[in-house]
Amino acid sequence: MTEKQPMSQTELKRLVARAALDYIVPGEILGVGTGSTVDQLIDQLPGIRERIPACVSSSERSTKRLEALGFKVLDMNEVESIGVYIDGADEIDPGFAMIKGGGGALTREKIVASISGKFVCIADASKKVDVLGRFPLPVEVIPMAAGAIRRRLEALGASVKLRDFVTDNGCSILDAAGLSISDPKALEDEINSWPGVVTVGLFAHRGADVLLLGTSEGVKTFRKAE
Ligand SMILES: O=C[C@H](O)[C@H](O)[C@H](O)COP(=O)(O)O
Repeated sequence: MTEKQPMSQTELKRLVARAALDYIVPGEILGVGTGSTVDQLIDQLPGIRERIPACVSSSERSTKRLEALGFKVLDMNEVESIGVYIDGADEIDPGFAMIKGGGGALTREKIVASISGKFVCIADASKKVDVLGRFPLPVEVIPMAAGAIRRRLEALGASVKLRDFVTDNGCSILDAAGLSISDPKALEDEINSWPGVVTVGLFAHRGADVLLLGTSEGVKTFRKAE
């Protein structure tokens, strides 16, 4: 008898992306996030093309992918609200707060999430944690403020690296490792209050509503308690 092979991370991502298709409301504008898990989602959207009149996207990368597949991507300024936003995460805690921005799209992701009725997070099982902070926390900053913000993050106990990357907004990213984030909302508020911070990649005030987690036993669905 041949033993069942464990699913690869890519297969888990494809699986949760497929499960997310059920959350797309026919005829509504779809919010599309960024990252390797969302790439799996985008690749499956042509199969339900007739349900999606248009999208808004959280990055140039996703916009290009969507347009290449023939989807209309609207300018965010033309859109007041959307029903569903589907995006990945770098970490998600039991309260559905997330660290995002490993792919550098945190600011636009937060903007799209802020106008969405439902945030559906798609992630493989490795992303579910008890306490946020194993993944370095991305902070998008105005380039001339990078030094000042680095020092403030270090004062919180983080070890900080400037990412070799320019965001879609022309800004820089600092990755702050070593923070154990017991109060994600308070840290989100604090870092966002520092001059020169564009966005911190903590999604605590606007966390996920539904988590679709890809595990070797299949997709597990978690809903945020009301
Ligand atoms: O900036 C990128 C986003 O926040 C992604 O959602 C996050 O990094 C997860 O990406 P992936 O699906 O590639 O693990």
